[in-house]
Amino acid sequence: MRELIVTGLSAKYGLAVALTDVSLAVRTGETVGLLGRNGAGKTTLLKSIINNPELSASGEVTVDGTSLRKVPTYRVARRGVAWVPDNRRIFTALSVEENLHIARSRRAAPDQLERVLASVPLVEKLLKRRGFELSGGEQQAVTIARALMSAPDFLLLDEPTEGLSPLIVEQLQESIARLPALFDLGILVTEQNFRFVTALADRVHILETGSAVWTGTPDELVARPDLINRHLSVGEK
Ligand SMILES: Nc1ncnc2c1ncn2[C@@H]1O[C@H](COP(=O)(O)OP(=O)(O)OP(=O)(O)O)[C@@H](O)[C@H]1O
Repeated sequence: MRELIVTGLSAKYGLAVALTDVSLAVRTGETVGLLGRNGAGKTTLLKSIINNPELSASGEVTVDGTSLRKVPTYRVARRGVAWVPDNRRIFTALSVEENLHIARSRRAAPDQLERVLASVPLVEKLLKRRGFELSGGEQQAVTIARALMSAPDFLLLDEPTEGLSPLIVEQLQESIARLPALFDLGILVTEQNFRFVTALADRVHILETGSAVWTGTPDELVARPDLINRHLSVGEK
């Protein structure tokens, strides 16, 4: 088992504080959800973990006890932490196959592509299509498949359901649910979609204005409508 541990993480954009003293842990084989309203700091937390240069962060992030704090963003993937940003940045002029090929890392197994295609089934029939020809749901599936090509131990998924129809969200949920066991990886997923996160996660954290205000299991959260009302907007439930 490997462990990604975030301790006392705070972050600022210039002088604007966006995250204050957040701590959490993700182990391989499990999924941890981060819920919160728009602007709660979910994306900032993921960006801080990968040392995104847009912000200045303090606190500690370790993988199996080794700090990531001084690792440049482009090298974090080599430490086994893959970021899937919320805007699905695939290379639109390239085919899906090329997008996957580019992301392959030295960590990848010889049969990584076959394993990835087996785990995100939608992607196999898209291999020859170009990025700009894909729907939002197809792009999201390709973005996740691309991250898996680097054979990560941890996948940071930023609002994967954003802008997707309920049917596509359901398919995405089925694919993501299989990943921790198939690849022995840990997932940290941010969402506004309460149902999606409570269906997938082993533990949930709620962020509010940059601070973690509640942590518990999905069952505990479902039993607390007061928390849901206080910290999540109507559309998020
Ligand atoms: N590049 C940036 N420069 C300055 N402030 C930023 C920047 N990105 C985010 N912020 C601010 O940081 C705070 C946290 O934003 P963040 O994007 O992390 O929230 P979020 O929970 O991911 O919200 P959303 O669901 O809208 O993506 C907000 O107040 C936001 O306005």
